[in-house]
Parts: sequence; structure tokens; C-alpha cells
Amino acid sequence: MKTIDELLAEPVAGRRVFVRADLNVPLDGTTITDDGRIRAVLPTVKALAEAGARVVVASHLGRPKGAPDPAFSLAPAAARLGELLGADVAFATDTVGESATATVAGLTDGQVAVVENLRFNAGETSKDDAERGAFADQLAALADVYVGDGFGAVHRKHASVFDLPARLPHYAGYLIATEVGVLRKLTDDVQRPYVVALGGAKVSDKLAVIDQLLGKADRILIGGGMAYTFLKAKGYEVGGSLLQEDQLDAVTEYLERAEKTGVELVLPVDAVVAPAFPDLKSKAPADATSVAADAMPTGQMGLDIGPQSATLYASKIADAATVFWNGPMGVFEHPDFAEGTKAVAQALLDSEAFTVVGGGDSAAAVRILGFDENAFGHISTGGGASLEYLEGKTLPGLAALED
Ligand SMILES: Nc1ncnc2c1ncn2[C@@H]1O[C@H](COP(=O)(O)OP(=O)(O)O)[C@@H](O)[C@H]1O
Ligand SMILES: O=C(OP(=O)(O)O)[C@H](O)COP(=O)(O)O
Repeated sequence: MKTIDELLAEPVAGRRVFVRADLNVPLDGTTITDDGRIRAVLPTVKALAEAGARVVVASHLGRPKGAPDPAFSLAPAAARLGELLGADVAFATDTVGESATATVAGLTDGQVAVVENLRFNAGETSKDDAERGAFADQLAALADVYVGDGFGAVHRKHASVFDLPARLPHYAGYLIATEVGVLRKLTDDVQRPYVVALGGAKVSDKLAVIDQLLGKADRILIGGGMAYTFLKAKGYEVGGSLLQEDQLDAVTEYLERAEKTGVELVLPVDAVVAPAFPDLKSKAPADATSVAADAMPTGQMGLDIGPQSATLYASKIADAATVFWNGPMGVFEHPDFAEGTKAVAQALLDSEAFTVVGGGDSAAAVRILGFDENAFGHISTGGGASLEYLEGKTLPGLAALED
């Protein structure tokens, strides 16, 4: 993989450099609640701008449905990037249309532009190679060189991640180089006991990852939204909790395999439940109660691991040599459901393990809940991406940067 240092060894002044970043930051309306992913791409953007390149930054934000949707605009992220750079950042109100073309044409050497959300275009995420390729052609027209630095999205076979680098000279940015360097340590020579804690809301993606992790980790602690598919597979009532019905058989097989192979697959013994999903804006009390995992009432949903589970998970982390954690244990954005996530974060800090926290929301949770991000071994900007890397999978966005 050629890195940006090789690009910077050549004259780049006046060249249009497309930086595929991951600016998928958590938003409260148009307010960014954690700007970690924007800060993470600064070294790459700064180095290119200082070398006189005309920098075109592109990213997805959220999961819009292939058409413009103002709720997912990158405008707040572009404004924040400008503040962090201490420079004017131009913003194109489309991704490859008139606004983008004019904005890029108007760039002077060393200037930075952000184009609107890549996922406002159906071609970005299409499963059809030709449709993705056609969108990649439009993106390629905006630039002379490609720098991949959106680590959080390298597991996606999307036009800007996979197809575009094939059309331009391509390099890995500083963030991708750093992330891969740290994660490689967890695959090459992992120190044991190796504990993986999984939570979050992208249940379908993350349940699939457990298949491979069962052969690698010594303990897997299950929290967040995916816990309820396991509890359901054990025959328990899960009320209105997140549930991946189509993966119940797979999860049952994971439980059996863990038992046979001696991997500890640890499930919550209790849950914090409420009658409805809480209001994250007002943070009004949510009528939350703790119940045993095998006694969840029908009309309630599980929104955090309970206090006994938090203690149990902390004890499973205490003697670890390596911990990888992806996905909040509960809906940490509301104070009634943040305790499980706090307990796991604290357990990582209390252990002597090499600790890696991965994921946009997990990294944000650590900072929003007041932990010192520098106290962890590594905070990865990618959750799904780091999990799939640890599985040993070929990631489309990394493969595309190879020569
Ligand atoms: N039990 C639960 N039910 C619904 N959502 C949950 C639950 N537990 C955690 N979450 C949500 O998961 C989200 C983060 O999920 P995800 O995107 O998978 O994590 P990451 O970005 O760290 O990979 C958070 O916004 C949190 O509110
Ligand atoms: O937030 C992200 O991933 P993560 O939640 O696994 O950290 C990335 O921006 C990828 O987003 P996606 O899962 O909608 O493709």
C-alpha cells in the first residue's frame, strides 16, 4: 500500500486530491456531539493543503436512501472542518453535480472543499457493479489523485471506497496507516486472555462477525442491541427490544460452538428496560427498571445491560491482556441507560490490558461520558471496519489501495 508520504514526496501543488474521509459524526439536529472523526482526518487534510494541493474531501453521513435528505447533510461537518483547520472550507451542495464541479474548479492551491454526502447518490452503495462504476466515474472527474482515509468505511464495497481508487493514482492517508498498524498487532500476536466486548445497534453486521471471533477470542461479552437476539435464542421473552429474527439459528449455533470449544460467550444476566425508546433530546426520565434477563416483561424493551451484568463484565475484563471493545452496552446517550457502557469503559481503564475501542459511537461514548481518550491503548474510528479486520477478512477499501 502506497502511503500519502510517497504522494507528498512528489510535487502536489495545484493537483486535485480526493480524500475519502469518514465524517460520519453523531449529530443532534445540526450540532455535532462528537467531532473525533473530523479531528482524525486532519493530519492528512492539513499535509495536503500545506503542500499546495487542491483538496476535495468526501464522506457519507448516516444512512440516507440514495437521494438528498437535509437531515444527513455534511454541511455541519464541513463547517467544523473549517474551524479545526483555521481556514475557509468551501462546501458543494451536491456530490458530483454543478455545485461540486464549480466548487472544485474554483479551488486555489492549498484550499479545501467538502462535497455533499456521498450516499445522496444511489450509485455510492449500489450492489450493481456498473451503477457503482458509473458513479465512480463521476467522482473521478473531480480529481487527479485519490487518498483513502475513511477507515470507518473500508469494510464497505462502495463506489468512493472501492471503485474510485481503481480509476486514479491512489494512496493511503495517515489515519488508515495508523489504524492498520495498531490493529495488525491484534491479529499477528495477540496477548491472552483476549476479551472482545460487543454492543451497539448495527446488530445484523455484528452478529455475523461473531462466527470468526469465536475462533480467535478467549471471551466474548455480549451487550447492546445484539444481546436480545441471544436471549431470545435461549427462549427468553425480549419484549420490544432490538431483535434479528433471521439470525436466531446462527446465534444458537454460536452458543453451542462456544460451549464445545471452551470460548466464554457471556450474555447479560439482567437488563435495564423501559416501556419505550427514550427521548434523547430532552433526556426526560424514561421510567426505567432493572429486571433479570429471563424475566423481561412483554411490553418493555431492553436498553442497557443491568447492574449485575455490568459487574460480571467488569470481572471478565479485569484479568485480560488484550481487550477489543466495539459498541455501547446500552443507549448511552440517555443517562438512564449509560451505566453499562460506563462500567465497561471503566473496566478497560482499570485493567492492565492493551485496550482498543472501535466505532464511531463507542469512541464518542467514551468522550461524551467523560473518560480520558488518551488512557486507552487505541481509539479506532471504525467499529464494523475494525471488527472485520480482526476477523481476517479482506476489506474492500484496503484492498483497493494495494497496487
Ligand atoms: N439495547 C439497545 N437498543 C437500542 N439501541 C442500542 C442499544 N444498545 C446500544 N444502542 C445504540 O447503539 C448505538 C451505537 O451502535 P453502533 O453504531 O453499532 O456502534 P459503533 O458506532 O460504536 O460501531 C448507540 O447510538 C446506542 O444508543
Ligand atoms: O459509523 C460507521 O461505522 P461503525 O458504526 O461500525 O463505527 C461508519 O461510518 C460506516 O457507516 P455504515 O455502517 O453506515 O456503513
